[in-house]
This record gives sequence, C-alpha cells and structure tokens, in this order.
Amino acid sequence: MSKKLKVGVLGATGMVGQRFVTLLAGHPWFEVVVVAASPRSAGKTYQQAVAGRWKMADPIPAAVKDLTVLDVSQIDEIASQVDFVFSAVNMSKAAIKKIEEEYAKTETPVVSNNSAHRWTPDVPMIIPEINPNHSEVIKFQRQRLGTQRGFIAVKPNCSIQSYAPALSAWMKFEPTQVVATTYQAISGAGKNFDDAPEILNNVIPYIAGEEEKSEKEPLKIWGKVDQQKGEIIPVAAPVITSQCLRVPVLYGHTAAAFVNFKQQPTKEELIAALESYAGVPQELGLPSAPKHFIQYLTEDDRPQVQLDVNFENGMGISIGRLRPDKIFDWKFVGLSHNTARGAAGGAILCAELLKAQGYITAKQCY
Ligand SMILES: N[C@@H](CC=O)C(=O)O
Repeated sequence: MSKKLKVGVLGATGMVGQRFVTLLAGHPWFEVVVVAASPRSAGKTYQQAVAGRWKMADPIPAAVKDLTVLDVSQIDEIASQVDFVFSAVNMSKAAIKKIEEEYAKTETPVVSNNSAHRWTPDVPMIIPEINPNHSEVIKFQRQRLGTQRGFIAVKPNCSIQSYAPALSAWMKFEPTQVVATTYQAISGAGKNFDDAPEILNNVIPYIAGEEEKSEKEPLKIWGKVDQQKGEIIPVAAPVITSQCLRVPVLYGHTAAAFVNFKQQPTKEELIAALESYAGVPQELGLPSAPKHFIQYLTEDDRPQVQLDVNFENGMGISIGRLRPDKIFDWKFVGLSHNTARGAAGGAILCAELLKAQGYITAKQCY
C-alpha cells in the first residue's frame, strides 16, 4: 500500500471546511496534515478554533483536532507540508482568485469548492461522472501559470447537481430548453437553524448569484476542450432558465425541472438512461464514488429530503416524478446532497479522479 498524499484544507473552520475534514477522516488515499483558516483562528488548535461552531453530526476527527490552525496566507509554509490542497476559503472573489493561483504557483495543486475560478477558461470545472476529460486543459493552464505540477481545478455550484446529472444522462436526446427551479437548503449558505432563524416557516426567493450559476455552469460542464485555444468552450444549448429559493431544510437541494428535447424519447428510455448512467469514477471504483450515480424513484412522493438525501452517502442523485407536461415535453424532480456531492464530497471525488489520471501526485515523486 503506497503512502497517503498529504492534504491541506484551506478554510477548514467553515461549514464546507468542516465537511472536508469529516469526509477525509480515514480516507484511503488522502491524509489531512494542515488545516488553515483566517488569522482569527490561526495559532489555535483546530478543536479550539471550531469550538461552539462545529456543525457536523460526527465528532471532530481525532487526527485533526489537535493540529494547529495555520493562516491561509502562510502559503510557502503550507505548500512545503502538503502534496495538494482543498480550498474552501471565505474571502472576496478577487482574493480567492489570487490566493488559489499563488498556491498553484508553489507547485501545489488546488481543488476548489469556490466559484472564483469557475469561468477561468483553462480551469476545468469537473463533475467526475460527466466531464472527466476536461482535465486535459490543465496542461494549458500550467503553461499560463509557468508551473509543472501546480494547477487549479474546481467543482461546480451545488445548485446544479439536482438536475444537471439527469440532463447529462439525456444528452443523446438533445435537450433544447430547460426550466429549473431550485429549493435550496440553508447549509448551502453555511448556516444551520440556530444561525438562520429567519428561515423557519419561511421561503426566501433570492440567493445572490445563484440563478446565473444555475443557468451557466452546466454549459461549461458539457463543453469541449479546444486544443488550439487551450480552453474549454461551453455549449450553447440547452438554454437554461432558473429561479433559486432558500427553504427551511438543513441538507439537500431539490430541483423542479421542465425540459424540451429535439428527439422525442419515451419515459422508459429516459428512465433507462438515468439508471444506467455511470462514468470513470464507477469504472475505476474511486473511493468516494457512488456505486449507483442516479437512482430513479417511482413513488409519487419521492424524492424527499428526509428519505433520500443520503442516497449513496450523499454522493448519489435521486430523480422522480418524471411525467409529460402540457407546455414542455417532460418534467421531473431531482434531489442532491448540497454539502456532500454538492461541495466537499464532489471536490474530494474530483481530487480522486485527478490522482487516478496522474495530475495529483506525491511531491517527492515529481
Ligand atoms: N451557493 C449555494 C451553495 C453551493 O455551493 C447555496 O447558497 O446553497
């Protein structure tokens, strides 16, 4: 058994950072050796830094609780201790862009949960089952950054994960138009019910920047690597329009979606395409890969957050209520776990893919 890769978690004290630390406990390939956060937490043990704000159901992993939190701006010091980092830093978009590039330039690969680099044309935005080949763009990014090993890869926003996987399974039927309304959990805003009492008995019809991400990000995921330009060119279709609502749910983003297709698939064909949809993570048996990526639930009242959000440890997608529509061709409901598949879990699976593809290696092997 080869040695585990040494990992740093940047932004380790926030909700997504806590999820990274929890999911990485006992990971077969990766070992958290550095936790980093803002100067406010730096110098404390991880346990002290998250005291009173630990939001995970599991206790703080024993291997991490006594680590001293470093300041994320101690870039060289952190880079010297790790093979790569996960980024969940909470800063302005410009500051995130800058610091993630600075880490990459120390020859430290960055796998980011943040949106800052999602539209940098030579940064791959990866859902490993859907577009594993987008890592091909890393060679162009390395040329731009002047690195041999360092690069940035990102995962997309959590909001798209409840409907984009279904649409990906249906690409052969050529979806042309999509309406997606998302019902998003408060943990997506880094909060629980104590932090967000205003959500009780309420629905808030605005999440800053979310509709734009929901409409645009799938187009890059379905895009092509242009080997001449050295970037990913997003597709133009399907056109997606979206509304994003915050609802009183802790974990689980639901989407109610309508689709038009160029081809006219039957319901059986659509369900078969969902149920059989698998990719490189399943073929390679990556440690965080769900065995079954998309389940189709036949009961009229599924998927439900309470019953289905933890399907495949929160890494699988649940689809149901597929039926013909009066205005569109078909409509359906999707559900995904926003902090597992939609955030830290999705980033960890992305890092596993990049390791399997040879983009992330132990620094001493480089
Ligand atoms: N922006 C999302 C979080 C997903 O990554 C949300 O607010 O729910």
